[in-house]
Amino acid sequence: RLYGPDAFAGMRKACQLTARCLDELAAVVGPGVPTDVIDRFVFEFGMDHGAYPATLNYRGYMKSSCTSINHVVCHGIPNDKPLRDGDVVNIDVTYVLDGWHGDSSRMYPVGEIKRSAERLLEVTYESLMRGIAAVRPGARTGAIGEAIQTYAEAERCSVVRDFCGHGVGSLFHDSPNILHYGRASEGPELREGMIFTIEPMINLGRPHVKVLGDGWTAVTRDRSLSAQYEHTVGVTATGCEIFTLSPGGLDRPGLPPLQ
Ligand SMILES: CCc1ccsc1-c1ccc(O)c(O)c1
Ligand SMILES: [Mn+2]
Ligand SMILES: [Mn+2]
Repeated sequence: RLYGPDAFAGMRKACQLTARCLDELAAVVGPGVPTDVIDRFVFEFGMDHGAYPATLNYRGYMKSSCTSINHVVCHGIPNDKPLRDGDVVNIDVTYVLDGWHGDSSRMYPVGEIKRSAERLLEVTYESLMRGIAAVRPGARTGAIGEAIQTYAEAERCSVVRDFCGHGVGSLFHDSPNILHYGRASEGPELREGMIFTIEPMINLGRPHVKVLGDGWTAVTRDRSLSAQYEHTVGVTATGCEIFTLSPGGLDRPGLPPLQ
């Protein structure tokens, strides 16, 4: 599906709302805060701005966000357990605003985190940005995966293969699938007007994942630390536009010191 200027304008608004929510969550996250409190903030922030969380009632998922802690790779379900000092948590939000889906996720350190955790967050964000740098008309989707995999593995990390990025816009999930590994010569050709997410999950240990009994929570098989960042991008004539960037650069790890 190819989108035009009006769709890009609608996606900018939905994605910027998601980015603003993720910005404000930095002040909500902390030791002792249950992930259910984060989820309630996401729901209420959406309601206050006329937006609906796309994950609520999606395929039977009953929360407004995903909160994935430490060795949880993705699809962690918010609950009443408090975050602990030293945790790292991915918060994944998708708002639907006027029918447009803004899908993004970031990592949040809880209190003081280990240097190895800090390095994983930096490697994961940089691998997302390397993938984004490969997006331009005429490139194939495989160029995104090759860029991510080359960088992450050069940094002695591994790429999760069980989940991928996806077309997004008037639908939450659409074609094409965006693999976070592979070869530049593979996959469909990118064209101006395509909109999709890139959402690499990077592990300090081995790439293998298993899903817990709740049917959602994906964890690393070796229980190694895992991180994920997700942006929604639109393909432009010269490359791409990142719709879910935070103006203050708050979307990257090691948030800039407050002014
Ligand atoms: C928990 C929401 C959900 C359910 C099945 S897949 C999925 C999901 C979660 C976050 C995403 O970024 C995404 O694209 C899909
Ligand atoms: Mn997401
Ligand atoms: Mn997504």
